[in-house]
Amino acid sequence: MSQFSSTFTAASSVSLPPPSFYVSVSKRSFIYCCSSSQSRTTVVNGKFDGKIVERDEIRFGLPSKGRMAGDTLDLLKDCQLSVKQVNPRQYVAQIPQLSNVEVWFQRPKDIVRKLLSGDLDLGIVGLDTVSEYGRGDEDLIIVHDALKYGDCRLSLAIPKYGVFENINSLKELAQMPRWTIDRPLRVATGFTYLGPKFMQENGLKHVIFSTADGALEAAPAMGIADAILDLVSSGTTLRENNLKEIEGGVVLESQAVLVASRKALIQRKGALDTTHEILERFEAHLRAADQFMVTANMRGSSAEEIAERVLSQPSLSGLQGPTVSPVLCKRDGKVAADYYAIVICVPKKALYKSVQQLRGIGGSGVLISPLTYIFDEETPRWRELLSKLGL
Ligand SMILES: Nc1ncnc2c1ncn2[C@@H]1O[C@H](COP(=O)(O)OP(=O)(O)OP(=O)(O)O)[C@@H](O)[C@H]1O
Ligand SMILES: O=P(O)(O)OC[C@H]1O[C@H](OP(=O)(O)OP(=O)(O)O)[C@H](O)[C@@H]1O
Ligand SMILES: [Mg+2]
Repeated sequence: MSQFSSTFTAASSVSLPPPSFYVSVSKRSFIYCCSSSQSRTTVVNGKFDGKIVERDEIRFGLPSKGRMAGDTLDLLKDCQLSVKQVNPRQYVAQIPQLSNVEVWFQRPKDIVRKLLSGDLDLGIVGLDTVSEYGRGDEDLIIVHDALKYGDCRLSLAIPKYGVFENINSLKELAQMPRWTIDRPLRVATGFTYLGPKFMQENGLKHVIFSTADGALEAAPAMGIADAILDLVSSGTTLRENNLKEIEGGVVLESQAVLVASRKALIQRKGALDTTHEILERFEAHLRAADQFMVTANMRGSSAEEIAERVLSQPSLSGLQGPTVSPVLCKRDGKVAADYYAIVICVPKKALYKSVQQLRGIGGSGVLISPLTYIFDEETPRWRELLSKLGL
């Protein structure tokens, strides 16, 4: 575990990632070089300057390994975008349904770095990774902020024992008189940008950060740190290492997001159309994933009367209201409608309540089917994206 006392103290004006990262470092700026198969781009302060490098394909970065990799491929598959990878060690792949897209498998942090350097155009990573490695860069645009997997939070944790036994909030931690300039609070984290920023924003003055690549939860018991700032999801790792989260200590709630380079969306031919298609597919699938389609028959005198009854029930309003259609049969030689069929979408979590309400207003023969996609006229996220791009 290495310490970066000079660059990572919360009180200092700059906080930079490990120096090995740079070709040259000065207090306020850094330059490093980043190569790609088709270009060599000079990157200043994490950004590439000027126009994008010409190429025909849209490059889409997906996590090459780790917990995001499998779920990302599953999401794409559920959206009928199957990624054709010849073998798991090959880092380039195709999506047959998107002929102008080239998939590149990369580590999540490298996806963000390569979006900034112009070597990727689109990517899927956790919001934590975008926030840490993107550092608020305006070129990064979150196109979809809730892909519904990779849920976790970046949270500060301290030991349950010893001097921390009665400390349960960030405020109490900050007010402990033991933290001084000579003996600051020692925090172990992989989040060397967000960590100092959070401490500074919360007025913790005497803090020093150290970093390591994993198993940070061991640091307090090893005597290396007083606290850790790391991702938490089930809380098991914290619990097993005798650590606890504290009130006010959550830096960020994270899940998988679709992120794009603003420059690519504006300048690269086809990038915006492709992003629109991917966004629509994601939205349609994710909207459908938490809904069921419910059909039922109901006796009544007219479609309007049936609709009145259905709409009087809070769980039965559907997406835009119920579809009501007559069930026509022949009676005394004439075609008549004694029954009406209704079709509505209901949230999965309200399923049983909806069935009870349907029965309560005379519904019978209730059928429930899963939904695959719900395509709306236009998704709000698409309108938001256009407005972020000034289009
Ligand atoms: N415990 C967790 N539960 C749910 N999601 C998590 C959890 N830990 C991490 N994630 C999400 O998955 C992403 C990738 O985490 P993963 O553990 O696969 O890689 P990593 O440890 O960050 O990367 P590397 O192995 O390259 O250092 C994280 O950025 C975060 O968004
Ligand atoms: O709250 P929990 O469900 O216990 O998950 C939290 C743990 O998951 C992540 O580690 P990971 O398993 O990715 O190992 P790593 O330290 O090698 O990254 C994170 O860094 C925590 O250690
Ligand atoms: Mg991990």
